[in-house]
Amino acid sequence: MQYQDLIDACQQEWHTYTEHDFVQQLATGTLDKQSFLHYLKQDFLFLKHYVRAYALAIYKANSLEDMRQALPTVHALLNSEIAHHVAWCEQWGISEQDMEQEPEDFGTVAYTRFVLDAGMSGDLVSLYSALAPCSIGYAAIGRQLAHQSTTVWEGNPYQTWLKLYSSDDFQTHVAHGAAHFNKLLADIDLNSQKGQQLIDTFRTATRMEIAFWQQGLNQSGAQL
Ligand SMILES: Cc1ncc(CO)c(N)n1
Repeated sequence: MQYQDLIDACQQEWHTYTEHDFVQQLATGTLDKQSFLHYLKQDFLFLKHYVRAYALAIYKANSLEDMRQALPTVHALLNSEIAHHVAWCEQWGISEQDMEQEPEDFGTVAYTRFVLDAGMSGDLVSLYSALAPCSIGYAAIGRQLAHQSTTVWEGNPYQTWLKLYSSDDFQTHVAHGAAHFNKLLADIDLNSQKGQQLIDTFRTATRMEIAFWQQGLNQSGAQL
């Protein structure tokens, strides 16, 4: 099987995730600022656990090749993606230390611990099945927003977010990881018990992504 089989197996959830209102409002710049801020603070906390999950991928790897695959992602998360979130929040007077102290919302706890458990109780390919909706999904969203005519760049307060996820750097990085994931999946039959387990993990993570957007959107109208 290939990662596209996982997407095909949960088309409906994938569509709801990648076309979510949160994403569309972000692209037009109409998203409530409090929604975005809540999302970004929670995503900062999410990404900390996400780094832990990629570190776990090194631990779970059997070959040097698999170990080397995970390392650049650990680096990119710490120095590029998390750095973006910190820089964006700084314009609002929120420091990295403030972000570290932010309480984790329920959706953040659920999603991050689900991913870590998939890795701890399972093997490397199970872990990557829980991680794949994050990387492959955001790359798909970034690409889509960069090409759709309704996306507003000029004066959009979320322009740096749009640039980050549509950037060649992010796109190439994810494509590289996805090709490696495909290699791990190649020996697994879609209809085997393992194949069905991976679909289950991928679907749950995709549902968690939908809940993560919704968690941000639910803050609309809250006081700054
Ligand atoms: C919730 C979530 N999923 C995926 C990504 C992409 O890394 C992110 N930053 N946050």
